[in-house]
Order: sequence, then C-alpha cells, then structure tokens
Amino acid sequence: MRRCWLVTNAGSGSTAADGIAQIETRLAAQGRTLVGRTGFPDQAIPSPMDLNTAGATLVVLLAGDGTVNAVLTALDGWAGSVLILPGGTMNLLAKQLHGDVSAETILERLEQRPPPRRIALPYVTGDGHRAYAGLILGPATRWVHAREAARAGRPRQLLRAIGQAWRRTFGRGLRLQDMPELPRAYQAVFVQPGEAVMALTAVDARHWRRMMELGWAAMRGNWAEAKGVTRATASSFRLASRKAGLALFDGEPRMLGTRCTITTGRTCALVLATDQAPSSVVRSSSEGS
Ligand SMILES: Nc1ncnc2c1ncn2[C@@H]1O[C@H](COP(=O)(O)OP(=O)(O)OP(=O)(O)O)[C@@H](O)[C@H]1O
Repeated sequence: MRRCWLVTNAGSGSTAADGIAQIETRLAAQGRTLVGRTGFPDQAIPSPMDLNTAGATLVVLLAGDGTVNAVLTALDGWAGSVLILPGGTMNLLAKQLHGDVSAETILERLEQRPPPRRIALPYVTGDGHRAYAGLILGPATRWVHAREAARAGRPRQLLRAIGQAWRRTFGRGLRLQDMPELPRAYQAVFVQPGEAVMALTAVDARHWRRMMELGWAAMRGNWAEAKGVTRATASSFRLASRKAGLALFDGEPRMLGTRCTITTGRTCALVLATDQAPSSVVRSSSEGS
C-alpha cells in the first residue's frame, strides 16, 4: 500500500485545502508515493484500470459519505484497498470503520501491526443505486433541496425549497409492501444495511423538526424507542408508490421508480477498518486482509 491515489471533494463539509495538504505531507512522511489525485465531482473517479496502470494499491479518500458512496460503487471489484478519512459533515462510514477519530490518527494506524483489515461492506440497493451508511425514503427526503440551497448560499432558492419540502412532508406519506409490521403511511423510512437483513425505522411523526432530528439521529443509531417510531427488519421490501419518488442514498438524492424493490448486497473486501472495536455493521462483515 505504498503507492496511493488521493480522492478529495472540496464541497464536503470538513475538507479544506490545508487539510488536504496535511494528508499529503503525512503520506509522504510514511514513505508513500502519491501517483494520482482526483478532485471529485469536477474530475471523474479513477477506474480500476486507471489505478492499476498507475500502480496504485491504495485509494485514500478524504470526503463525506456521498463521495465515499460514489467511490466504493465505482471501485467494487478492484483488488486494491480504500482508506476512508473523515472529510464530510456526518462521516458516518468513517466513524463505523475507525471510530470518532481524526484523519491523522487513522493514518497513524496504517502503520500498526497487524495491519488494518480489509472488509466487505454491506449496502442496501434499489434501482441500481446503493447506500452504505443509510437510505432515506418518504416525503421527508424533500428537505435535501433546502440543504443544497443553503450550502450553495442561494437564499431565494432556499426559501422556495423550504416551502415545497414543508408541503410535501405533511402531505401523503410513503407506504411499503411486503412489510406487515409497517402498515401505515410514513413521513420517513430509514433503512440501514446489516449482516443478513436491513434495519428499517419508520417515522410517523407530523412535526417536521422532530422528524429531521430523528432522521439523522437514526443513522447514528443513538436513539431507541422514540414516539412515532416503529422498527422492523427485512431482507427485501417494495415501495407501494404509484409515482417515482425521491430517495436519499447516503445523503445524495436519487429517483426511485414505481413499486421499486429494495434489497441488500455486499462489496468485495475493499475497505480498510482500523478500529479495534468497530460497529456491529462492520464487525459482522469483516474478512481477513
Ligand atoms: N455522486 C455524486 N455526484 C455529484 N456530486 C456529489 C456526489 N456525491 C456527493 N456530491 C456532492 O458533493 C458535496 C459534498 O458531499 P459529501 O457527501 O461528500 O459531503 P458532506 O455532505 O459534507 O458529508 P456527509 O455526507 O458525510 O454528511 C455535496 O454538494 C454533494 O451533493
């Protein structure tokens, strides 16, 4: 893992130019050679063939969960390793793999003996899209447009997006098929990948602030029996919607077709985990290095 390719996203929550420079300095101090750099999304993610041609055996990724999603999906099947460093806002995957530690600490652990394990990550999938940290379904997904407008510093677009999200959230909820445990119409359904089955958390809460708090907290797994929340597990289920609907795959908006089926999958052993006591999702999917 001496020859690396660095992928960054300047739009990710906590990726600053000096942070990227620090990572490059640290890699050089460890005797690693940077054979390529990609600034996503302006530049395309390198293909396995690009990486092999450059002799890269390690992709170091400093970005948020949305960028991590794009890279893992593009590189699934590659024989090298991917090291995910926290460069985003939530960094759910980096925390699962390494604990809540800095990029510097994770790079230090690359040198430890035995070396970090390469693991296969489970994901949930629908209509060809994947979510490694979590999938959000239902009208609450409309709030993503407000988030992106705020991020882009566009106040008029933000106000319009808030208005639309507000109306949608309190409109008709999402119904699921093949899930008798979840019989109602829900404002949001959070789906997290797991070992054999996925975990569903359905929110039937009509207060928008509670709903958004519950949503992202659910992804971090730090709340349990909140009001208006029902939990279930499934190996697959279908959306009952007759119209295409918005979904958030690791926070990124994608359209799902009518009656789309959501199932599970798993990557090849691609991703490095450095935490001694990783989360249950990671532990359950671990493989030898
Ligand atoms: N596949 C993609 N294609 C195009 N743009 C993307 C893609 N994934 C992420 N982005 C954009 O890159 C920016 C940063 O997203 P990213 O998810 O990497 O960081 P974040 O949202 O700050 O972190 P986190 O998801 O961990 O909270 C966002 O504007 C996002 O929409």
